[in-house]
Amino acid sequence: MADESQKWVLMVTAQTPTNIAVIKYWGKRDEKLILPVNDSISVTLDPAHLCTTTTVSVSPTFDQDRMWLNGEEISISGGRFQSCLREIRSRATDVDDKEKGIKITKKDWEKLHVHISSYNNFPTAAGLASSAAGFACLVFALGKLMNVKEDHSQLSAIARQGSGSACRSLYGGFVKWIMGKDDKGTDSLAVQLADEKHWDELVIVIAVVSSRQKETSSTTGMRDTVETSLLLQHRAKEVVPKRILKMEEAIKNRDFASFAQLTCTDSNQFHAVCLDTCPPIFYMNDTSHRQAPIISLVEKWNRAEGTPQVAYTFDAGPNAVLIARNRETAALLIQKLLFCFPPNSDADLNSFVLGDKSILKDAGVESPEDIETLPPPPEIKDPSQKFRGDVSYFICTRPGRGPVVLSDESHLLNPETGLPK
Ligand SMILES: Nc1ncnc2c1ncn2[C@@H]1O[C@H](COP(=O)(O)OP(=O)(O)OP(=O)(O)O)[C@@H](O)[C@H]1O
Ligand SMILES: C[C@@](O)(CCOP(=O)(O)OP(=O)(O)O)CC(=O)O
Repeated sequence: MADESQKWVLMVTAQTPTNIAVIKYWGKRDEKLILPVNDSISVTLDPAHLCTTTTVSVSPTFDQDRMWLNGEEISISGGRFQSCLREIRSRATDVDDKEKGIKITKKDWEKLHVHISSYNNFPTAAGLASSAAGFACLVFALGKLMNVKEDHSQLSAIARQGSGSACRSLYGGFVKWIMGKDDKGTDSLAVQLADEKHWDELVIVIAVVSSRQKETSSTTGMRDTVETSLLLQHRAKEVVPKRILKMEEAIKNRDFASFAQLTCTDSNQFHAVCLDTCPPIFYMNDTSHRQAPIISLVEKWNRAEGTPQVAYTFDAGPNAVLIARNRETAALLIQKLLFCFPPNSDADLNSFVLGDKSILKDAGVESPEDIETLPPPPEIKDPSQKFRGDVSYFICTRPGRGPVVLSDESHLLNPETGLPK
């Protein structure tokens, strides 16, 4: 190893997407290893709009492992961070950076400490899968720093131990988390079903109804469900295995009708098992104002068209994720959503619709005044009833790529000191 007196700092910065499950993971058969009770399938969201950026660094001058999240130092003594660090360290190999004159052997990694800085470009712990992007990015970046030779699937089995849904963020496009059979979890990992280009017509609109941290975390919620819900057992054994096969077919054939039907039904069943939990968990707890009108609008619209135009899915929080079959439909969807959920009068459009704003242009909405002149959607009963201000903002996005390494300019840590910039 380089002489301890040397002051070098070596670092890697990576960017990793979040994902939204269309067949949900809910329930663990092993809490520590994070082994699920069923397979799940997700769509990776474009990191241009929602992503985690993480810099990991190593130096002989660091005396302990430290991490900063969104600029604040956080403790990484918890089991999940420690599992990821331990698993990655045990797979570290020799590093020989000729340019910087740094040599690290496999053995050195056991003694060296790391500094980590991570930034989510969206609210943390608000039901937008920050833990998924976060742990995937941590494991991916550490794997690069430590010259780990494992492929993305093997890395996904490590990220899984940080947060289950994180394993699916190791790939872009459409991803399956195979639950596996092994008690040690070696075969519980993610595989890519198709990349993001396979079905690039899809447009995803997220209605963020609250950025407040949620009341029941996914981890505690699913623990209670496993302990108390009989419906979950039926779901895991009888329902999901068949749905997974159908969803794989739907994705392979770009069959939107089947994709949408499976996505909506599975989201609804996930919330049904939450309700079947003792005490019941209400993630869609604001039914009169936000989730119910969105579900009813989509259901009525799909029925009127005779074939699904849009799919909806809700995770462990009240945010709605809507998947439109193509850009044309997405423009109509945005018109309908803006009519029902206009911004407060002082909001500017730029901060009300985030992500791919070109959809707004397609929808003919270029100013807040345009929202006021939108025609009432035929699906709603009472056009005078609007839910102004109930949606904090919308994010327009699409299926996106998997993790990438970023250039040196993106480092979140000072290259000389290894401390946050
Ligand atoms: N960038 C990050 N790097 C590492 N860990 C992160 C990062 N962002 C979030 N986390 C971890 O994830 C936790 C938040 O996870 P939680 O499951 O509560 O919310 P969420 O993932 O945003 O929502 P959900 O899982 O319901 O979609 C944080 O407390 C932190 O431990
Ligand atoms: C509803 C979900 O989003 C649940 C995600 O749960 P987490 O992956 O956040 O839970 P832990 O494994 O305990 O960290 C559905 C899904 O993403 O499949």
